[in-house]
Amino acid sequence: MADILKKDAFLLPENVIYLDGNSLGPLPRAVPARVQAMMADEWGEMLIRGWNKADWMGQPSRVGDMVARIIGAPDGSVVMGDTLSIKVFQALSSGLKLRKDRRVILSDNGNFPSDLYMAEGLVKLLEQGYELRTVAPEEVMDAISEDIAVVMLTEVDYRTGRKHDMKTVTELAHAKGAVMVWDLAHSAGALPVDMTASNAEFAVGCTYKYLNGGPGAPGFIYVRPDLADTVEPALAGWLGHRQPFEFDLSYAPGHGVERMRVGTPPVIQLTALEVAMELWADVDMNDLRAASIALQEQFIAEIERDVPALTLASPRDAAIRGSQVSWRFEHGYAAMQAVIDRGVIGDFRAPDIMRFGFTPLYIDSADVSAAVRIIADVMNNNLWDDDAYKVKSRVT
Ligand SMILES: Cc1ncc(COP(=O)(O)O)c(C=O)c1O
Ligand SMILES: Nc1c(O)cccc1C(=O)C[C@H](N)C(=O)O
Repeated sequence: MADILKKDAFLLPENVIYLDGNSLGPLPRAVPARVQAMMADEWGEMLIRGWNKADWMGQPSRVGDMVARIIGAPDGSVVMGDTLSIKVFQALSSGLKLRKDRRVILSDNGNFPSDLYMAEGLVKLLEQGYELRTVAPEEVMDAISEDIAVVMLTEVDYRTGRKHDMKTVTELAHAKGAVMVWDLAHSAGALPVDMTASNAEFAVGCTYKYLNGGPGAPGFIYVRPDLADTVEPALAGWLGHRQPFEFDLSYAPGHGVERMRVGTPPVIQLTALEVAMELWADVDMNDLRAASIALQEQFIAEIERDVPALTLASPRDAAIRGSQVSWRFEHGYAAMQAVIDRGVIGDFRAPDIMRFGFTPLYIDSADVSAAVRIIADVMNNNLWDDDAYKVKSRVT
């Protein structure tokens, strides 16, 4: 198997095995100095001139091209900005406008709540019989009927890691006349994605997980190139205008995917992401996937051998699993806090999921075995059974 490990490229704390890069990626070693230099040389020296001289204005598209390469999309089809939740709203609203004769958004009840909240909010705003319909992930294919305007799914379920087949679902959605929106939050940088081959109209995602852009790193949106000059953005901000610096009083959409920009880009955060994205230049996503699966299979085998209290919540078949492995345990919150206190960082998702992410750029087989030893110690010796681990915060 190709060696794609580049641990030295990350600043990871001593004595920590980080299995939560599926929620917040670690700090790439090159980022602090480059962000510092950007602040001193660009913001500090150029002041307002940085928008032109340092091309801050072009950064959402420039970094968008770097993300496009990770998700199998052509240059010019992805733009950065805002939070993922906002990008979901944009893709959904533009998707609905492509199917004005239909009123139903279809999603699944494994989707991340914010995606569903965005759809709920949009449906309430539009009234006129609009509806959000959710079904179990296994029932999505049967539920794609001819009244669906937009199918909106997250490819990899944030809790279980269950993975939809992007190509098959999109083909069916199109056969039934629906528009397809994919949320790639748990896919971009985690597994190979081929937006072009999928033929989906829209995709959105975030960059603070597997792409290591840091907390608050901006989201992205992809629009299929043949639609990019016709889709109607519902959030019509000035930087999505065709000529923002003409300051026209009415909106005219910008060229291509640029129309999905809204307001001022987060330049410092985009700089951190731009540096972090350099790590992907030599990564073959198929090699990354093979390495991720090998780590996950090792983890499942060792946990099942050594930790009888945990029940696998992720699909056993690696082909339909993303890059995480989740376990059910009734006292999962307390157990996860005890595991974290001993240096293995995963996270907990209500009601009972202990979740571990696998990121082969900085996690290797020895880390997996060392993590299993700590998890086994906590679980088999009931080290979690302690008043110190009452639910306080649910972030991890
Ligand atoms: C699938 C999915 N969608 C949406 C979100 C929300 O993203 P944001 O907080 O950047 O809006 C997340 C993670 O937080 C997510 O995992
Ligand atoms: N975006 C997050 C945040 O701002 C704080 C804490 C966690 C997150 C997350 O990304 C959660 C993540 N989407 C999840 O899969 O649970």
